[in-house]
Amino acid sequence: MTEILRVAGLNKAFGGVTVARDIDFALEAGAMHCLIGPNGAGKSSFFRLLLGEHAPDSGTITFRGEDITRLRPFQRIRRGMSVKFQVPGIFKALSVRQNLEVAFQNHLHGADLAATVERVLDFASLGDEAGTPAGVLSHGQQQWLEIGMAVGVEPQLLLLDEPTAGMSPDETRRTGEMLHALNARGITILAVEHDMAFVEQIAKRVTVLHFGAIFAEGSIAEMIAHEGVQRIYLGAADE
Ligand SMILES: Nc1ncnc2c1ncn2[C@@H]1O[C@H](COP(=O)(O)OP(=O)(O)OP(=O)(O)O)[C@@H](O)[C@H]1O
Repeated sequence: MTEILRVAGLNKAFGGVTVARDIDFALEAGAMHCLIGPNGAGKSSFFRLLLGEHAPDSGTITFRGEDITRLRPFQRIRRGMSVKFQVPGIFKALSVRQNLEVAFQNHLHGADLAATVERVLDFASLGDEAGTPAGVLSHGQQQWLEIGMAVGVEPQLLLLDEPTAGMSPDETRRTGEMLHALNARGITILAVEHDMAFVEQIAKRVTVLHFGAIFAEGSIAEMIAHEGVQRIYLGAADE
């Protein structure tokens, strides 16, 4: 397998708060991988470092064989990285179709743009809502619209920050199916997730972050059985 992403010795602090501590991390092309960890562990900050929204204090990020550590976010996106953050990035007053057009218009034009919008509407099960203002969609549909906005230009690597937050069990399951469909098209997926049933549905391997550092990494079964992971994260709900 080819490596799509490698992070080596990544450090970042904001004043006294260390959000990334000596992170070494690698991802195989074609993987579906989850990042888990307690609130404030640094999961979102790690995504912002990968995307280039934060500059690391030290360390390197290699994406598809190229050192991208000093590249700006738009340069990383051009090279095939895409991200859906937790904070909604949709325009609520615009229709679903207009949101997709706005998301893709820097990359696609004319017939290509129209065809991609139709393909994403279909993929995200939003065909019937194309003319609906995005703000009146259900919470789950808004999340799917955002995933659609993130994958329209066929990224190599999709970063998802808590894609199922606030979803019903049925919406969560359908989101898992959507991600499997994207993965089958060759898109590597790295997702931050709290819902362990969803993690089991989509990922073979899991990395646990704690206080900005990698605490453990392995299969889901290994992480569930891991005493330390139980203590810092999985058991927390029972305390
Ligand atoms: N720009 C910033 N300036 C100062 N502190 C920050 C900044 N960004 C994040 N932090 C702090 O860094 C720590 C890690 O935050 P981060 O959002 O990355 O954690 P997280 O694992 O994604 O948490 P959650 O699961 O709650 O979303 C937190 O203590 C947060 O308050």
